[in-house]
Amino acid sequence: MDVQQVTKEMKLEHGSLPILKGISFQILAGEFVAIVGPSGAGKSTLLGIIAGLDTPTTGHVIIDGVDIAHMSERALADIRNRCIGMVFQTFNLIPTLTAQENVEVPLYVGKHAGSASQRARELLDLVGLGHRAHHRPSQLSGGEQQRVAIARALATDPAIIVADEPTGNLDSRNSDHVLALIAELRRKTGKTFIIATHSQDVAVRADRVIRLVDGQIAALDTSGGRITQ
Ligand SMILES: Nc1ncnc2c1ncn2[C@@H]1O[C@H](COP(=O)(O)OP(=O)(O)OP(=O)(O)O)[C@@H](O)[C@H]1O
Repeated sequence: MDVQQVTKEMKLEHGSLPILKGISFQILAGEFVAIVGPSGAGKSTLLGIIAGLDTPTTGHVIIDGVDIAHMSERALADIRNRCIGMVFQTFNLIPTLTAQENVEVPLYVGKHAGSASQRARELLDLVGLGHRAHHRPSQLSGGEQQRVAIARALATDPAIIVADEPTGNLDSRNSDHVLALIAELRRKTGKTFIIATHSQDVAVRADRVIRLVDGQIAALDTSGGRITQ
């Protein structure tokens, strides 16, 4: 993934507010990159753009040789479905569906549609929740819900997983479970993980830390080092 000179301005009633001020970096296939920085630095905004949920004001986001920055909504939806899995701080599971049905949702369109049920079951097994397949989100712990959300993100076999504060709503034990799962998935699948976080525990596991301050990159730490806020 190649992020080139990305800016984002939010239109306000009078004028506009610069949120991202010219962000450029590359992420290699299979890398685990943590995006850190103080609250309001622009991490979620950047992740939304990388994940194709939002578009930059200017600049480019190249995934697999294709610039997703200024695509039609339809083309973007297709890229999101095929190339990118998204995990959120608040899990964002559908409360009326079981764990298994939540994982099946992205599979209802596309090449996996015929085998959605079996694939969802395999993914729940992969995240250690096969025995919870028929539970609804309210019957699962926070850590279990996040594991279901990770299984859902993996459903269409995307090359890139983008996660916004995936451990932000979890206590330290559940957070440890989710981080161990991410490490295991990296090993088993070779997928790229891009994770925005305030957590030192997440950042120290990353291959690389990108630190955002006030909409700009403050430092690139190639050692997978500590957050120095
Ligand atoms: N829709 C919007 N309209 C106006 N300003 C916005 C909008 N969305 C975000 N902002 C502002 O953009 C800045 C960056 O927000 P963002 O959520 O990307 O930061 P963050 O680094 O993810 O913060 P946190 O760590 O608290 O989640 C903040 O100052 C925020 O108030």
